Amino acid sequence: MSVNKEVKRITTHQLQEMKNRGEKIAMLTAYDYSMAKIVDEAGIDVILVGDSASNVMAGHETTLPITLDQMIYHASSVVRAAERSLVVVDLPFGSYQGNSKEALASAIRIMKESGAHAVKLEGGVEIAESIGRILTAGIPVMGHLGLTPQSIYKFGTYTVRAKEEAEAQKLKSDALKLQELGCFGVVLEKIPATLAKEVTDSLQIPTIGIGAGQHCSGQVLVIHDMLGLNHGFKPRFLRQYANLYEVMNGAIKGYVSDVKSNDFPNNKEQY
Ligand SMILES: Nc1nc(=O)c2c([nH]1)NC[C@@H]1CN(c3ccc(C(=O)N[C@@H](CCC(=O)O)C(=O)O)cc3)CN21
Ligand SMILES: CC(C)C(=O)C(=O)O
Ligand SMILES: [Mg+2]
Repeated sequence: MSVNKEVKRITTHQLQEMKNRGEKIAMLTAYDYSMAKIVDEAGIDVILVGDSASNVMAGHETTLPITLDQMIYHASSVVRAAERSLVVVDLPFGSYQGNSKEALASAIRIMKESGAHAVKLEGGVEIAESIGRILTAGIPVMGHLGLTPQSIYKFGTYTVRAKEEAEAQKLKSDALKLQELGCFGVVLEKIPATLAKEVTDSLQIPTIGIGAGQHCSGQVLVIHDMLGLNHGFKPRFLRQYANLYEVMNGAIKGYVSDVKSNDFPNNKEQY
């Protein structure tokens, strides 16, 4: 393992200080060593090893199929690359909903086998006992409210959440519960910006938004989406910072063409 003594890793306490002084927190996903190295060196605060790996790495339609072993494989690769960023790992579907002992066992496996720094779980009061038990073991926990993709079949759509008053009230009380339990932050996914502002103002801990507007304490996106690698995925909340699909498609077409035409390799590219 390479440890750069010059670089100090971001801590959960620093994320709290960032919210306190009004500095926004920048978070992105990564699932492998090479990508995580680029993300870390570009100065991201938090790397999320999201269960969205199920979609973008494995090609599944939902996040449900990815396993704890697979999440640990992705997380361990990311941890080897991350020198400055805090690495947070999603507990996958089925690894924590059963009971709080199973939740703790899953969180411990992630910490022990990947070397990550924190875990993230989807849900509010329903999983309070599990979150409490994981926190008691000294493992930092990030919450996740609003659109919770592991419950997609309960809702049936990926539409914006908590537009109705009852659901908004539930989300607000869930957010307070997560803070009370000791979570160091909470992801707010696809909820109205006004509600996200209310939650962010009422909480001391930072909120990280995805499709939750400009008032959150920070933002998160899936790296493949923001780099334009996830061809055709363009929800309203996504800003695309590059079109790597076009860049890579062009490069590969050039290679195919050069091989076919016998241009590659040339005299200088052989022994
Ligand atoms: N590649 C990727 N990016 C993500 O942001 C992401 C994942 N995967 N997997 C896990 C969850 C699922 N999320 C999603 C999934 C779908 C939409 C989506 O399709 N939104 C469309 C249509 C929604 C609808 O109205 O039905 C949109 O226009 O926002 C948004 C977020 C966010 N997460
Ligand atoms: C979209 C983010 C918040 C996530 O949970 C994931 O990438 O799995
Ligand atoms: Mg996730």
